[in-house]
Amino acid sequence: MKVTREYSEKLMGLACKLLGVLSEAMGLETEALTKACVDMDQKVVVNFYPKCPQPDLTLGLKRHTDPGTITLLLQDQVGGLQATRDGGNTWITVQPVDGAFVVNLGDHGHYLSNGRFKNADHQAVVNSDCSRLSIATFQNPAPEAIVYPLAVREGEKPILEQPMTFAEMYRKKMSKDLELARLKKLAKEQQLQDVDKAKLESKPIEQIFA
Ligand SMILES: O=C(O)CCC(=O)C(=O)O
Ligand SMILES: [Fe+2]
Repeated sequence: MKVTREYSEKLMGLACKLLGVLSEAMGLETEALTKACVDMDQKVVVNFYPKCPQPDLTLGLKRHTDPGTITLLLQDQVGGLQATRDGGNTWITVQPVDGAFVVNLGDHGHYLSNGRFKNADHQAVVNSDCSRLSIATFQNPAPEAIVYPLAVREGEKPILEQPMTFAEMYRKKMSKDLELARLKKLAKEQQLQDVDKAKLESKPIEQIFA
């Protein structure tokens, strides 16, 4: 309990420093991102990925972007975190570095920068030899914080049509994910039906009614 409290306090401090650096990198005042979060919320999640005899058939965590401002990820030496590059075309493995955090930009950070800073598109794979552990610390804005680009440069268009609260942004993301999962399931079922149909069609009629 004490360790968790100390860890989360230390990471809150680190996140605030990083948000300052990130604000400056975005050409904004140092406090810009922390102010945009209104009240910084934090979730510490421990991910455990048991070893898997057939790692090619599954994923530890499916492809996603984190919804919040930034995520600080501590991974052990096993490795399994992958992120895309080339606009989502190639997967690269984020090699573990002992004692280092991976810092991912989330959707909130992406929107505040008007899309100039990309939200990390990532997934976690499993492996057949070792189990793996990672600790993700999500730094999120307050639910009522307004999500909208903090600056829109000349010649750019705002990435969002209108401002919304983080709670609304989160809800939209979740319902989009659910809809995608539903469509995927439907497509799979359709594919299976098509395979069954093709099998049936390739059989002689007397076998079908045998
Ligand atoms: O375990 C990892 O490397 C990734 C974890 C992650 O992406 C998450 O918890 O959102
Ligand atoms: Fe993630």
